[in-house]
Amino acid sequence: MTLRFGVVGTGAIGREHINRITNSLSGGKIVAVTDVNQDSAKQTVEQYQLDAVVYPDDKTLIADENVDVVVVTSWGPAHEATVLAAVEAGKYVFCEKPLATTAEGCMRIVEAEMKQGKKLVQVGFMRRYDSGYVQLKEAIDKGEIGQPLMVRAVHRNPEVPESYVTEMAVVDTLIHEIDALHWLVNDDYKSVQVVFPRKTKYAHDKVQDPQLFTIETNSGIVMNVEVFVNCKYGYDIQCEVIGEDGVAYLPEFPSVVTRKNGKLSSNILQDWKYRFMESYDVEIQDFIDSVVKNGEPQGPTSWDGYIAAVTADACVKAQNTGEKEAITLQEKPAFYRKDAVCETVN
Ligand SMILES: NC(=O)C1=CN([C@@H]2O[C@H](COP(=O)(O)OP(=O)(O)OC[C@H]3O[C@@H](n4cnc5c(N)ncnc54)[C@H](O)[C@@H]3O)[C@@H](O)[C@H]2O)C=CC1
Ligand SMILES: O=C1[C@@H](O)[C@H](O)[C@@H](O)[C@H](O)[C@H]1O
Repeated sequence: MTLRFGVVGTGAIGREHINRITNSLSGGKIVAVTDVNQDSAKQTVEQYQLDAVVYPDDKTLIADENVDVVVVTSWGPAHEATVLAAVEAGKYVFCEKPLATTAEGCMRIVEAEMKQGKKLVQVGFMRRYDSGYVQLKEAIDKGEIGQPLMVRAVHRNPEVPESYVTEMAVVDTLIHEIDALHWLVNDDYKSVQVVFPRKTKYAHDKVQDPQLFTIETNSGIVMNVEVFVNCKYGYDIQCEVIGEDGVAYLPEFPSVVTRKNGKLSSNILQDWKYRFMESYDVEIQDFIDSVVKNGEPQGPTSWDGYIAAVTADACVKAQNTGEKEAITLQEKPAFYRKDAVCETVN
């Protein structure tokens, strides 16, 4: 069976996903595209020589009965409306982060999905598919470092455009750690506090950079996460989990090490695209395979999108107040518990 994909948003990552579904992965085909910039949608069809219809908007694309899966790669604020419409039409959805820009928006999606009686949505939190994070999680789950006590994580980008403002350090950048870290240690978040160190001279007026987030979990694990988006030297993702019996590190992205002219050196990546290239492939192949085999995706759910949104809201509040802010989640519905037998909720 080949899953037929319709893509909403043919910008940077939309095209990346179109390329991988068309040229690298198996079991999927692009049959429809749309973008508010119709020229972009048409150029994409030409660029990848797709046999796909260009629709004027998401509604008409979703209504196409040849579309099994809607890929949402438009701008964050547009995600909720498209995901809701697709879910209400009973279509599968692969949505890039964020699922919606508010916790209420994510909850509307959660409720719409539960009404359909089966999981339809996967959120593009690709770190859960990165082999380094998978190994780190395995080490923690096997008890190799004992109970986790602390986490130190770093998310550095070489630079950001002027459109990137202080809040985006949370909703655009930290959001990946927000998803990955609670998954890594199997815990929920309790509170967050933010500190702004001295601002780098390379940051634009509207962004406070760097930022330090201290996030506490229900069991008392303290996570210190640095976001530094004008670090200049490269794209650098680090994660260290300190446990009662030892410390586990996220492996460095592999790069040849040279010894030359009195120096030991290796390269640092310059762009996020290359760091997670393989994880994007693995996540979307897993999405295709699980929908085909089990009738539902098995990756990060709408509930994970909701957790990320609630946590992001608290982080943004903490940026503004300087205080420790509570992270309060609603109770997880049985529908989203792995071991639950999913029943239709009407
Ligand atoms: N998982 C990851 O590592 C990454 C995820 N993203 C997420 O993917 C999404 C897209 O990001 P980029 O591709 O970098 O942005 P982009 O700006 O390159 O592309 C977005 C495209 O969506 C189109 N668009 C906006 N609103 C629309 C609507 N209502 N209907 C149809 N098309 C619409 C725009 O015209 C544009 O072509 C964002 O939510 C971003 O946070 C982006 C980069 C990496
Ligand atoms: O998702 C991403 C971008 O949208 C974001 O702007 C970057 O900071 C992240 O490193 C990247 O993974």
